[in-house]
Amino acid sequence: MNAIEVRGLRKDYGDNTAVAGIDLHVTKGEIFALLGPNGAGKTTTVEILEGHRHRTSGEATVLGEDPGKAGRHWRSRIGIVLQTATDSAELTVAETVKHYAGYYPSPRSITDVLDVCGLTEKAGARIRSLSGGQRRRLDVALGIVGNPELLFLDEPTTGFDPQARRQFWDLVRTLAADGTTILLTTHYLDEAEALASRLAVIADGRIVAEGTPATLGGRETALATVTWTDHTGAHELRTDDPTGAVVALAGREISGLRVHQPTLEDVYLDLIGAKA
Ligand SMILES: Nc1ncnc2c1ncn2[C@@H]1O[C@H](COP(=O)(O)OP(=O)(O)OP(=O)(O)O)[C@@H](O)[C@H]1O
Repeated sequence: MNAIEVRGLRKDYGDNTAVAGIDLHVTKGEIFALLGPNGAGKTTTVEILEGHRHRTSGEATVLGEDPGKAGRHWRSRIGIVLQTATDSAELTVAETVKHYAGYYPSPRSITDVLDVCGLTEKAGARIRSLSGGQRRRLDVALGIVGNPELLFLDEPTTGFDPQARRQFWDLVRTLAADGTTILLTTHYLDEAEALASRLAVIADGRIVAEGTPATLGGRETALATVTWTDHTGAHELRTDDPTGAVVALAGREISGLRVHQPTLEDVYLDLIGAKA
């Protein structure tokens, strides 16, 4: 059963086509990442799926309903992590989470939400005293307090330090392990690789590749590059058998031997470069 199904989705703003007919599906319980350069159409797509924007044409089904027509009950089944969810700087963390819980028919317990978001120690702290990373955790807390089946995370770790990002990834994994389906948009390839079971790359409003982090864009069959230096100079070999190449070099006087398999970032840059 799919949490999200999209066919031929299109959004025009006057003469500008932001989303040019995309197909995708997100299976229940998976973490799906949407990648793409600035202006590719990610936010437009996600906002249509959240029911916040009307599509020009195509079909979209989110948790079994058309997001363009769905009502309050459907809305309570999805969670959206906004960039700046709250401006009540004088409220405490717990007060804010409690306030948002009041909007939902069957919210999670406040204690549980604070715990899973790593905010228990900050329960009594005023929002204005939080660090950027703690603020973002609060944004997530507000996105999940309604106990959503599907969570939208739009560039969740922008501005995080490396440690805060790792902690946030653990939080996302915990939510997914609890059965929450997650649609993540991100500019960070390592984030997509660490979290997503599947991902799609969108460029110029079209999906240019879709797959798992290991297979996207033919990554698993792409050639490796072996580089080394010997007395004649520097060498570079592109090969589908890097192990064989290294074995063949054994016993020779070389230095700086390196084997480079294409990273997700290499594949991604190729994909969007081809569209630029
Ligand atoms: N309200 C709007 N009116 C007109 N054009 C818009 C509107 N919103 C977005 N666009 C255009 O649609 C295209 C896609 O924008 P969108 O925000 O979906 O991209 P994105 O992939 O989310 O980019 P980013 O990574 O920068 O957030 C862009 O060309 C943008 O200028």
